[in-house]
This record gives sequence, C-alpha cells and structure tokens, in this order.
Amino acid sequence: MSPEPVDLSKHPPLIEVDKLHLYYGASHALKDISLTMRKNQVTAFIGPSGCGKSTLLRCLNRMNDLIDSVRIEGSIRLDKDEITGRSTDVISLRRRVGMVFQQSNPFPKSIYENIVYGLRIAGINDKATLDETVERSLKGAAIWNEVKDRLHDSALGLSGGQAQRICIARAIATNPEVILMDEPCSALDPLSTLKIEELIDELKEQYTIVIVTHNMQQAARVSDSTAFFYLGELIEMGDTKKIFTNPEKQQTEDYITGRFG
Ligand SMILES: Nc1ncnc2c1ncn2[C@@H]1O[C@H](COP(=O)(O)OP(=O)(O)OP(=O)(O)O)[C@@H](O)[C@H]1O
Repeated sequence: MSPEPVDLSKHPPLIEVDKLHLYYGASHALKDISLTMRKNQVTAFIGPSGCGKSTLLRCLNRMNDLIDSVRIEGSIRLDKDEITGRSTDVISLRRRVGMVFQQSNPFPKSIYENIVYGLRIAGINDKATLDETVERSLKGAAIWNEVKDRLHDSALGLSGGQAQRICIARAIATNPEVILMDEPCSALDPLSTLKIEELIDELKEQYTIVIVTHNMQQAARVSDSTAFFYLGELIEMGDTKKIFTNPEKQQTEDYITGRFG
C-alpha cells in the first residue's frame, strides 16, 4: 500500500530538528537526530522505554533547561526561528509551544483560573478577554458543556479524563502553534482515552501536535507521521500507515509487531 502524498501547501514543515545531540552529563541520550514535523499534522514518537522520546519532546519547548547536566548540539527551528540558542526567549517559546503531561496536573485553583493562568502571567486581566478565552479554550478541549456551570469550583474535583482535558484547554488558552503531549492517556480509562484521541483529531485542524505514546494502536489511530526511536537514535520516520504496514527497517517491524520492547 503506498501512503497518501502529503499536501505540502497545507502541511509545510513547522519544526525542523537538524543533527541534534543531547547529553545528560556523560550519557549520550539523543544521537544525531534529524526530523521534520509538519504544520497541522500529528507526529507520534514511539520506541521502547529509555530511547529518548520524552527527552526530544522536551527539547521542543526547552523543558530540558531545567536539568543542570544537559548539553545540546545541533539545531531546532520552529517556523525558521532557531530555538536552541542562548538568545531564545524561552517564555515566549513556551507560549508558542504548549505542553500536556502524562499525569494531568491542574493547579489547585478554580477551573476558570487554571485556564487563564498563562494570560494572567502575561499581564492580561481584562474580564471580557478572560471570559472569552475560558469559553473558547474549554469548547476547544471538548469540556465546556461538562463544566460551564461550575467554572469557579476547584479543578481538583474533576475526574482524571476531565482534568486532562482542562490541561489541554489551559495549553490552548495562549493560542500556541504547537501542542506537545507526553503520554497524555497513560493514566486514563479507555473511554477517557477515546475522548482525548477524538479531541486530538479536532485540534490538529488548528494546531500542530507532537505526541509521545507507548500505545501502538494509539499512534496508528491518531498520528499522520510516526518516528521510531531506539537507544537514542531515530531509526525510521514516515507516514504512519507506511510505518505500521510496511516499515523500511527490521528494528521498526520488530517493535511494532511486539517482538521487542
Ligand atoms: N533528568 C535526567 N538525567 C539523566 N538522565 C536522564 C534524565 N532524563 C532521562 N534520562 C536518560 O535519558 C535516556 C532517555 O530517557 P527518556 O525519558 O527521554 O526516554 P523515553 O523514551 O521517553 O522513555 P519512557 O518511554 O520510559 O518515558 C534514558 O537513558 C534516561 O535514563
């Protein structure tokens, strides 16, 4: 089966990683990684535990800056802007590249204040703007109907699946270009997982999504492109259908068929 060609006018390269190496102290965790993530597509990172998926994801919004021992070589461009250099404004980068984590992490505040958190940090306190953002973001994260009558209740009273959608709403409140998702469904039941997967499909109309997942079926269901990593190297990247039906490399085939990992 030949993959459908990508419409380059709709899906130009948005994130370009070029010859990236990352070291945690002496440990070489990412080795010569080059790959492209396209606009309004979902890219999945797969591979066995410890292969560097989360490390690479964290490079895309400079979360690794929080770890002292990290050293990076190579280049990452977001819409042609180099983001690895010292001169990068990391706060504005994180506004452009939002993140959703494995464990939903709503702040111990009301649902409303969770969503407007990023705006308040940016000094935006105009009530009409905040109200509009809350409604837009909660609708965008497919949770408006469930919470619209209790916006001022604590976000800590929500179910795991609802809390994860609140975190997605918080991520889209600042109008990012990219949403990074690090195993967003691994703590959720099948129904909540399905809702998040449906949401990812809707969100890619507006955002570019990069997702780390251990769940092969999930990668096959939600992503357009899949990158397979092993021991810090990118083994193969391509159209998701091709990777899952006719991969080029034996290691990829062994992994997706469950022969290792
Ligand atoms: N903060 C850190 N300090 C030192 N080494 C780290 C750190 N974080 C990750 N590593 C190491 O870097 C390598 C890649 O880890 P990473 O978490 O990126 O892999 P992963 O593919 O996302 O794994 P998993 O699927 O288990 O989450 C591993 O060998 C890991 O032990």
